[in-house]
Amino acid sequence: MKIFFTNETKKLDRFTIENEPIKSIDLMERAASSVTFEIISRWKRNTPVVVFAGPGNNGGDALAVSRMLIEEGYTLDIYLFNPLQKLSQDCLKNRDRLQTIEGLKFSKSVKPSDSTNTFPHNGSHFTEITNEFIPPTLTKGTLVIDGLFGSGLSKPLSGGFGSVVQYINSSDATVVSIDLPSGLFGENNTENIPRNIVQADLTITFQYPKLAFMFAENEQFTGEWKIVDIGIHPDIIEQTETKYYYIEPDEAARMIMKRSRFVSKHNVGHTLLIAGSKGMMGAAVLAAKAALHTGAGLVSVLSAACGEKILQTSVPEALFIADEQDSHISDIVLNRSYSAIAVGPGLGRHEETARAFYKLLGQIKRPIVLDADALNLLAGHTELIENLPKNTILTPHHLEFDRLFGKNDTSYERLNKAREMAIRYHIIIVLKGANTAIITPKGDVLFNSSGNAGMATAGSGDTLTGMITGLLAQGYHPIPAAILGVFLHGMAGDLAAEKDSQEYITARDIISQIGQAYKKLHNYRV
Ligand SMILES: NC(=O)C1=CN([C@@H]2O[C@H](COP(=O)(O)OP(=O)(O)OC[C@H]3O[C@@H](n4cnc5c(N)ncnc54)[C@H](OP(=O)(O)O)[C@@H]3O)[C@@H](O)[C@H]2O)[C@@H](O)CC1
Ligand SMILES: Nc1ncnc2c1ncn2[C@@H]1O[C@H](COP(=O)(O)OP(=O)(O)O)[C@@H](O)[C@H]1O
Ligand SMILES: [K+]
Repeated sequence: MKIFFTNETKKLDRFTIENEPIKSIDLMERAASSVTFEIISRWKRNTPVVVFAGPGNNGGDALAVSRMLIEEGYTLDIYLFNPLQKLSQDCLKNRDRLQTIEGLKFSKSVKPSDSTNTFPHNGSHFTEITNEFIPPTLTKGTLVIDGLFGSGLSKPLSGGFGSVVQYINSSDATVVSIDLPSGLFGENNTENIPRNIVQADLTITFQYPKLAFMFAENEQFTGEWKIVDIGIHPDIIEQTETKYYYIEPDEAARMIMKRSRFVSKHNVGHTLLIAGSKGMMGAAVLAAKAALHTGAGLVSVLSAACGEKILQTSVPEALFIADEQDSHISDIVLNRSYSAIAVGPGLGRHEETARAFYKLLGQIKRPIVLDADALNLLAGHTELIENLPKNTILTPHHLEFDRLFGKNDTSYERLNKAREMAIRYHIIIVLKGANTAIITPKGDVLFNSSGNAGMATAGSGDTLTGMITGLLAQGYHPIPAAILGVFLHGMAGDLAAEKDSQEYITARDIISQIGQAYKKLHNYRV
């Protein structure tokens, strides 16, 4: 699924209006009915609803939703903010449509005598604010619908609008934002004013997720977010270029390569994992198991001698190459050719290991996977990045990324840096976290849609490294190997969390669900 910038919204909108064709007001009606449907399915009809509508089309949506909810039997207190006495055409139309509702009480501005503005018990109420605003009481049971601003936000909120947002945020009400939490820019919020951004519990967003939703620091604003399809024309989606994508299950499913009936373990790849050291052998065990369960034909683990028994007992399917040293890797000799190589899980940073690793980098001709301590060692010699084979996959989490490429203050900044580095060095960067971003050497960014917070558990990253390497070994090109590996890993984590719970799961539970994850993806193809 493509992620567009919010400044493209008008273009997508216009094309749909002209080519479907559909009247602009009807497109708004369609968007509003999707929002209404979502609200009805979650909140009972006796929930008191307070609506904050702005002067643009986001406000128009909110007014259309208001009308639909009143027709469904909800009681609403609606505030339309119109300080400049200028409403968008469709907002105006929806204000007029609201006026046709029988029994809805209208007032132009809050009367000063109304200073204890409590919820209307006898039917719904609409107030258009042109100057003075006396806020309604928002209690724990109140549902606030935030339709102040959406994709048309042109500067950070301030003044009166800032105060309204702060008032909403300081209440105990549950907040649903339409399209975007008001005050949040769809992309870059580096210069924004956080206290003037609505903190929603749920954001119902139109057509595609916004880039800002992918960043950890914006979770406080978006809350849970849900995409609703409002029927933007498929041709304009196809024609409009973007660098940002959100990976959906059917797209991941299409990447799975069919196995020939005549396949042998030698042509589904021999994986070499250079991993493990004294005290961290589990990382090698997890990566080896993950590679095998992802479909690698053969897996060898080159590791510190102390790991031999551990590995051979816990993963009898894997071969073991013991280093001369008991506690760490001191030399890496490739005495045969491997289909895919990964370095890093549990590697440690012993001086001799570092030396062996740097030497290996000088010999490697094909893309490899670098994770964990391999990345930390690379951070000590960043000049070596230049010579990494094209399409080499780096799998850093945020801290490892910053160690390698310098500190970043925001996720937005880090993502831009990652794009710059992936392009400059022709590498693939898998920036791990919730919504892991896979960044290609062309600078395309693919955000993962699977996975859950239960996966923030020791060894979960080692598992991912094993999976991506296992795919590479089977002949997947590095880009689909990274995408499919990340998606499958997240889906296995989701299945594990569904079976038990996010708190319970460990890396082993993720591995145990790889099979079910494959099965689920295979089902998307039929
Ligand atoms: N195709 C789609 O996806 C569809 C989108 N739809 C909906 O339309 C929404 C976008 O509507 P929109 O373009 O009218 O913009 P919106 O966010 O309502 O705000 C614009 C108004 O706010 C003002 N303003 C801006 N910043 C401000 C500030 N800091 N402080 C004060 N004022 C500020 C701005 O003034 P201006 O900057 O022009 O001076 C203008 O008056 C979108 O999010 C979705 O909900 C659906 O209906 C159907 C299909
Ligand atoms: N909150 C989260 N939501 C989804 N996935 C997560 C979350 N936190 C971590 N993960 C995933 O779990 C893995 C953790 O990797 P990493 O930090 O390297 O762990 P380790 O080094 O312990 O193996 C990554 O694939 C990451 O995307
Ligand atoms: K909004």
